[in-house]
Amino acid sequence: MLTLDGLRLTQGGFSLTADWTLPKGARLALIGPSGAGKSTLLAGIAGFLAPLHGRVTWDGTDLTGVPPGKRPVAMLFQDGNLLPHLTLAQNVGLGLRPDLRLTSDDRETVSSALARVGLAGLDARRPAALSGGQQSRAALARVLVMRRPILLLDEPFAALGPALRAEMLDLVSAVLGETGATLLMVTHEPEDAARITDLISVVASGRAERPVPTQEALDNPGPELGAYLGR
Ligand SMILES: Nc1ncnc2c1ncn2[C@@H]1O[C@H](COP(=O)(O)OP(=O)(O)OP(=O)(O)O)[C@@H](O)[C@H]1O
Repeated sequence: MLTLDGLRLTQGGFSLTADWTLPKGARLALIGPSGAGKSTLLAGIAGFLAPLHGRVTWDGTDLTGVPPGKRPVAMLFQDGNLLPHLTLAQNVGLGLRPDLRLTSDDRETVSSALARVGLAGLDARRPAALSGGQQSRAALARVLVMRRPILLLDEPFAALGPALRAEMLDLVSAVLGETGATLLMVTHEPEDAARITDLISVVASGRAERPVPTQEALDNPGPELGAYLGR
């Protein structure tokens, strides 16, 4: 269970509050206007931003003071998920050992993760020799080998076309089905939320609202979500 306990995050003059709990294995979409604080919330959970008030807990353990690399969290960003000078195997291997001193078991794990995301045999390629969709798959493979119970996605597939994005979301969904990880995904697309999440938190007016069931929220949006959706 992920708990945002009286959380207040600030960046410059901006402030965001959140005070709710997400059950283990839940799949949450964070949706709301640009600049509303969706990335700020992920940064607070990932440990890149210390709260002004409140705390983040996972299964009752207070994560305050726990550095990002030691949190039960893996995160994918919109860009910059892969290092251009490293091969795919090395990029994925970073998820296991940041110093890349991989054992033969580690290399085996990396190869199976690449195969799991449909990139079997491309271990030695560099990111520049891959399509955008393949790069997204490789980034997902790194998250897979990290085996963290919380997955944070900050619009990682926004640069892909609709068909490819749907394919990646389905792959994420399948992976979550296998690992049981809890998902928080920033998206601007209601159809992406409907595709793989069961809950939505609307982020607007300085607040990440308590999660509500995705379909219900999209069918009967409150004023903030309605305004965002243009209804
Ligand atoms: N490093 C920073 N210093 C000061 N203010 C910041 C910083 N980073 C973000 N902000 C401000 O915090 C607010 C929330 O930004 P954030 O990136 O979390 O929004 P968002 O909902 O993710 O937006 P988008 O959908 O456009 O990605 C914005 O007003 C932004 O200008």
